[in-house]
Amino acid sequence: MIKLKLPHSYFEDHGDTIRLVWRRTLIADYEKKEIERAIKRKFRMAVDVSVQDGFLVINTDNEEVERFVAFFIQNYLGERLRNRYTGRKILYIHEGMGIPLLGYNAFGLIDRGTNLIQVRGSTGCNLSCIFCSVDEGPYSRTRKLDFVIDIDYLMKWFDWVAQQKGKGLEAHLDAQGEPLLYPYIVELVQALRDHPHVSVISMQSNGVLLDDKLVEELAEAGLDRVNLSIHSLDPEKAKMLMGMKNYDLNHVLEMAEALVNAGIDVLIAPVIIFGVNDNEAEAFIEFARKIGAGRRWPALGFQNYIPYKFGRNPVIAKPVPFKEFYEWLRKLEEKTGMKPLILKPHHFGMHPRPFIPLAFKRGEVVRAEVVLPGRIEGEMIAKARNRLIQVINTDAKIGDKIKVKIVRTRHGIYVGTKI
Ligand SMILES: C[S@@+](CC[C@H](N)C(=O)[O-])C[C@H]1O[C@@H](n2cnc3c(N)ncnc32)[C@H](O)[C@@H]1O
Ligand code: SF4
Repeated sequence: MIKLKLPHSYFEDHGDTIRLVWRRTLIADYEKKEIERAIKRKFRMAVDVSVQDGFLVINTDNEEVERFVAFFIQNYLGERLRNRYTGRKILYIHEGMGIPLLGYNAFGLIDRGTNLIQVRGSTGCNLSCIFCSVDEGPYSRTRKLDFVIDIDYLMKWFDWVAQQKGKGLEAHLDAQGEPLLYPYIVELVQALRDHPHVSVISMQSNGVLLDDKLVEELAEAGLDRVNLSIHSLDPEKAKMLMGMKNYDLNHVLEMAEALVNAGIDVLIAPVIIFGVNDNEAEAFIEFARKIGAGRRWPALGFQNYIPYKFGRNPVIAKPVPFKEFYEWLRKLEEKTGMKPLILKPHHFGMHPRPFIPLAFKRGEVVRAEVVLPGRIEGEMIAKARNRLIQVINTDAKIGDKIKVKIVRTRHGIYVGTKI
């Protein structure tokens, strides 16, 4: 009997299909019959394959079969990769593809002219919050594809950016989705910790995928703070807001405490929808106090709900002007004594730093090559001058050389249209 396991992965039995789950997020499906057939063709022997305790079990003692099956599975991995949480196909971006990691807001790096650099290793989310600004998660109606960036390649670009931005950087792990889906999240924190220009490593997360082991690993790797998205302390309301029947609020609250106990600071970051959860503000503050959140940075980061063009904008959510929102926060500070609730960049040690120079001007027409499909219908991603450009409303194909008019350049994120 052969029992096969590949590094960082395990197998699951799905009837006629065997699923490889690799580093929590990546999955690939194989028909049992296709593995059996491949063995039969190669070794002229009939075998049965099955799954037991995460191992792929083959009823033979021939070790060459084991090596062959391991090779077979890995050989077909790339073209079958899907995201375990969204079910979407994954495009794995590595150095050999020559894809720049600046210019596009769904992955890579974003420099908004401060000492904070956003680091986005993957797309996709395990939840489907009803107000999500990027319409993410398994119930997304607009996102068609996920990306995962190879960690060495991501760090190569980070290093290039960091050399220009100087020392004392905050690396902020966030995503159009959930950063904990990134298959190399612990290794990424470690690599950033080892970078001489990085002072602080923070993450924006919904916390669901944390467990005691992962919290320990992240603490050991050097994560400093998690901005934790908790939108209600009522389990049923939280399920409704997170858009998932199985959202386990209690688990997330326990993990918030586990993070603090492991030495990772926590900032509780509820999105406030007036008429829905504004009445919980004091309970959030009490919870933050109870677990000891906010040791080095503010304990709470209330966020005002904003409707987004490509987000989910539920009818129950009525936007409130920021003036009113800040007035509400000011009164809350007064009433509870919890300060600061009105957050300023200096509370996080953030300060302006020169931008990495823009590669394009607004209105400029550039020749670009289409290199990747976009995440939503009608969007493609092109490259020029070692930057990515999100090309909207286009029917261009990969490999096309096109002329693009740059229509947006904000914070080094480039959006263009084909002309
Ligand atoms: C898009 S999420 C990505 C990170 C992670 N999935 C999370 O939820 O923490 C980033 C932050 O934006 C918040 N957010 C999402 N949609 C929003 C909206 N429409 N208005 C204001 N904040 C929003 C989330 O709650 C989260 O704190
Ligand atoms: S807000 Fe965050 S957790 Fe919620 S669906 Fe969007 S990306 Fe996921």
